[in-house]
Amino acid sequence: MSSNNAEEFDAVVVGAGQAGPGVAGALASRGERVAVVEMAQVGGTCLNHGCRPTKALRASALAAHRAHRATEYGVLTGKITVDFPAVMQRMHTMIDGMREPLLDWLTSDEHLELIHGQATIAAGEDGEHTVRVGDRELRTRKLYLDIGARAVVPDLPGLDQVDHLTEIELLQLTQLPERLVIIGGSYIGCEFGQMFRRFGSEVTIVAGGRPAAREDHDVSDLLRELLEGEGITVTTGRATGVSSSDGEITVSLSDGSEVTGTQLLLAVGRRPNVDLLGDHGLELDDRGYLKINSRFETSAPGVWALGDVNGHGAFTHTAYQDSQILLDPDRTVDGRITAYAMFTDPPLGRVGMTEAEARTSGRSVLKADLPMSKVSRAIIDGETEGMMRILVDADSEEILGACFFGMHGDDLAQQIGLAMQAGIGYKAVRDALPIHPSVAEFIPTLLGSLQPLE
Ligand SMILES: Cc1cc2nc3c(=O)[nH]c(=O)nc-3n(C[C@H](O)[C@H](O)[C@H](O)COP(=O)(O)OP(=O)(O)OC[C@H]3O[C@@H](n4cnc5c(N)ncnc54)[C@H](O)[C@@H]3O)c2cc1C
Ligand SMILES: NC(=O)c1ccc[n+]([C@@H]2O[C@H](COP(=O)([O-])OP(=O)(O)OC[C@H]3O[C@@H](n4cnc5c(N)ncnc54)[C@H](O)[C@@H]3O)[C@@H](O)[C@H]2O)c1
Repeated sequence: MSSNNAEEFDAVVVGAGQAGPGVAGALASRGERVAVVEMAQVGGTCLNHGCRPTKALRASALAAHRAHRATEYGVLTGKITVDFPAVMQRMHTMIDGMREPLLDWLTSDEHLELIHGQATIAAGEDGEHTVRVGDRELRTRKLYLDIGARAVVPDLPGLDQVDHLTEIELLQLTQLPERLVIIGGSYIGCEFGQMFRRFGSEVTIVAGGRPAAREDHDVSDLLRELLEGEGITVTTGRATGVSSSDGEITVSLSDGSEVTGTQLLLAVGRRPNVDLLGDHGLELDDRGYLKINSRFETSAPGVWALGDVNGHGAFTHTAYQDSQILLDPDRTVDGRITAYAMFTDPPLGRVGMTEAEARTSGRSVLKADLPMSKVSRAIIDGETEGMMRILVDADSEEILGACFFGMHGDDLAQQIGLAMQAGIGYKAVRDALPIHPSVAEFIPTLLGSLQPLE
């Protein structure tokens, strides 16, 4: 229950991640008085310990990798070393430079108040909601929750006795780990694993199955080959226990084997930050995310959930787009086509169905595959690892899905995502004029060689 000391706001936004600031800014520009509550740093996961710092490190890892391959291109270098503190400093400087303008903006608008602290909420059934931050109590009829997710710390025997890192601590390291063990073989595990290997760590990925297990088996196999080709050990066993002695960390695996290292990174998934809201009274879906309708409304009138916490996306682009959809009364989140990429090098860009999903879709499916070794631009650039795949519906000519595991794979998946979202049939994409010699030039080739699924 709220007290008489409660402060009234037209709107309260909890979480200054990818969706919250945009909503707060739009409401403030209409003259509404808005409080933004953030318990950590503005910019959320993406800016502070997610996409952007990891992609800054990826750029350094790529530079190191290219330097090692320079002689293939007729370029001679001296001895190549990675200055890990300088790599980390580059990343921190870049991230600080991106955070500052956001912080300046959130603290300089006369209609916005940025409040630092963890919010707990009581969603009122009468449409009036109470937000508590420290000893302050905020009252509002419009409450926007952009509270994100955090790393799962698994219930592994012995883990509580062993020093371990999530991405947050890993990104604060000042010394390169000698031998890094990563539990989890999905986005975070594979991206960090490849980067740290390229910086010079020995890396073991305990993938708990095949790496990138949501993707088709052959794509997953190619990814594994790529990682192993760079000297990373990839095990498919599940971690069943952890111990440490004299700085040596041992992870026991389901197949009875063990792997050891000097540092341990946990990358076994994310959990929504719903529990941090206290006794909020909002309905959850069966995975524990805040339940929403297609306009992001939760079970309480006047409370909206945006970004990772609503379970309708787990990416920066989905979170940011949530805010854009919310602010446009004519749009809903229904029917959104989500393209995404795993930023290994080369990246694994994806949109829509996998081949496995297409096979069980009940549709008449046409498929085409092309190895990157047949793509002229990839040959020219010496980046022939990977493959392309596209799946279409033979009857409706709809594009069902695509996988671009190869150079520029993220942007290629985006192109197909665009066509899918716009409802453009595959023949129109096939017949569009491509640039030569781009990688995209081979999309028409791919679409010209479709065959029924065997
Ligand atoms: C290592 C890593 C790499 C990633 N790379 C990519 C990538 O390349 N591309 C991509 O699209 N996505 C990537 N992601 C995912 C992306 O970061 C998230 O999907 C995105 O940040 C979600 O945005 P959000 O606004 O929903 O939540 P967040 O960015 O997590 O923001 C939520 C904010 O709410 C605050 N908060 C939570 N609870 C409370 C509370 N009770 N009171 C006050 N404040 C609170 C948090 O402190 C946080 O600042 C990556 C994630 C990780 C961990
Ligand atoms: N490029 C990107 O867009 C990007 C990059 C990084 C993270 N993210 C976001 O972060 C989220 C989380 O990614 P993630 O990689 O942590 O998790 P994930 O949920 O994608 O995958 C979890 C992984 O942990 C493994 N695992 C679970 N328990 C295990 C055990 N006991 N032993 C061994 N392995 C085990 C699973 O097999 C799986 O490989 C993703 O949903 C994604 O949206 C996105």
